[in-house]
Amino acid sequence: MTITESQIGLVQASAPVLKDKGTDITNHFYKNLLSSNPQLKSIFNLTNQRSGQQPFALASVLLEYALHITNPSVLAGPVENINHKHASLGVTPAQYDVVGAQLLASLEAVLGSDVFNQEMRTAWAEAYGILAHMMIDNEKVRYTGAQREKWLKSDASTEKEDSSYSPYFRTCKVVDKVQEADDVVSLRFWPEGYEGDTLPKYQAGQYIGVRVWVEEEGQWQIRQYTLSDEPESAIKKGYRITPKNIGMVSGIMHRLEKSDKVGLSFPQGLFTFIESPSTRLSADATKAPLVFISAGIGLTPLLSIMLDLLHEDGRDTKRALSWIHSTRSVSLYAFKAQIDELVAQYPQLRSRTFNTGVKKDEKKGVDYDFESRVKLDVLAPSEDLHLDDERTLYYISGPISFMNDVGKALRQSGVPANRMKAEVFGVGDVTF
Ligand SMILES: NC(=O)C1=CN([C@@H]2O[C@H](COP(=O)(O)OP(=O)(O)OC[C@H]3O[C@@H](n4cnc5c(N)ncnc54)[C@H](OP(=O)(O)O)[C@@H]3O)[C@@H](O)[C@H]2O)C=CC1
Repeated sequence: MTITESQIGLVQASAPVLKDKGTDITNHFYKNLLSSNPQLKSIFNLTNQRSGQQPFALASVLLEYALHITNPSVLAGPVENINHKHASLGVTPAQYDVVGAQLLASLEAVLGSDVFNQEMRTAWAEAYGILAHMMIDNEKVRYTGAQREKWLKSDASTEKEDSSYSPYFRTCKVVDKVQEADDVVSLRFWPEGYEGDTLPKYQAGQYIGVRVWVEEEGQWQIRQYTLSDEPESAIKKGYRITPKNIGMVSGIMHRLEKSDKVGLSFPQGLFTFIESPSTRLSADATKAPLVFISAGIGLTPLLSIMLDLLHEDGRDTKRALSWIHSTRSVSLYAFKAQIDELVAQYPQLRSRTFNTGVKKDEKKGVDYDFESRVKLDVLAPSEDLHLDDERTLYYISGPISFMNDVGKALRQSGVPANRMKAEVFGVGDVTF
């Protein structure tokens, strides 16, 4: 697949019109794609379609691609993130052809054949082909390897008998259900075919795709949920997710009971903790402090990472950890009792709670620390935020506006963006 200089010029020249009409193009694209290929509805989040979030996200990607076509490595980070999401949805190479054909048709329909003429069409077809090949190659890696292949190879009986069969999703049974807080449950799953075995190990902070039948839509839908437990224990007890009851699919998850079945894809995701040599001095020296800042149910990946570190480091009291959480009342704070226990157990761990909806029976100094949204200036710069240690890493998770606000406040306190890590769950963007 090659693209000529003049074709690159044509794609770049489309950037202003994509900026202007990007959402019209992608709205047209999704409407037509899904009406002529209804089987694709299962991999697109119908709620994001209706809110317009998905079309907007695609328009932004197209614009970025047009702007950076001569140096697509700029897009490597976002593309890798999309590859992980695609693998958790079970996206196939053939689907790229269907999407490409509809994209060209929508560009022509919205821009008109005067603007989107034959020459422009060929240029975009080449450009799309390069991007699609790059994505397909990256996604192939995410489907290969002994553990992944075993997961993907559901047994033949399931395939024949069960209309829910999908080669990318293994049928898993609910083996445990725990109410963690108001509107928050944890569900643990064990896959068919893994009896007497342990599950494939994942990296703390990763998520899993869950595929369920949505009766009112007459559709399969897939959602990603963070694996909320630490991997070492989850591979023996079952993968655990902790959904909040805030949407169509989460509602279904909350109604699941023990022995109910869903499809789970293989764990994916890049929001993980990897200690880089620059944050470690030597084996004996103090390790880089870690500050976790979460809001609401956004705490799940951070909990998994922290539990994993405590498991790994054991009682190594050298790594300072800070757990800063914002909740809309203590009764909505999932895993609070576990955090309190960890604080009592590990002297190097400090926890601070911001409560924005204090209830009558919730006591300051006992149940929570501050009656406001997260504000850095009320926290101890050294003990809570470790601002004085230039190796400190900050992991932030919650609503997008929260991550943006916290990231900006940290920047103002002198923390460079490369020491902060945040993940957008769903559609959107964060800028620090
Ligand atoms: N990154 C990830 O891996 C994951 C992310 N999530 C995301 O986490 C989010 C959590 O949602 P939910 O539990 O409903 O959260 P809530 O709406 O219940 O909010 C939780 C807390 O965050 C505060 N808050 C919200 N927005 C801001 C802001 N802009 N600045 C400062 N504080 C803010 C709230 O304050 P107030 O009451 O004043 O609004 C509240 O105290 C979801 O958007 C979900 O997508 C979930 C799971 C994993």
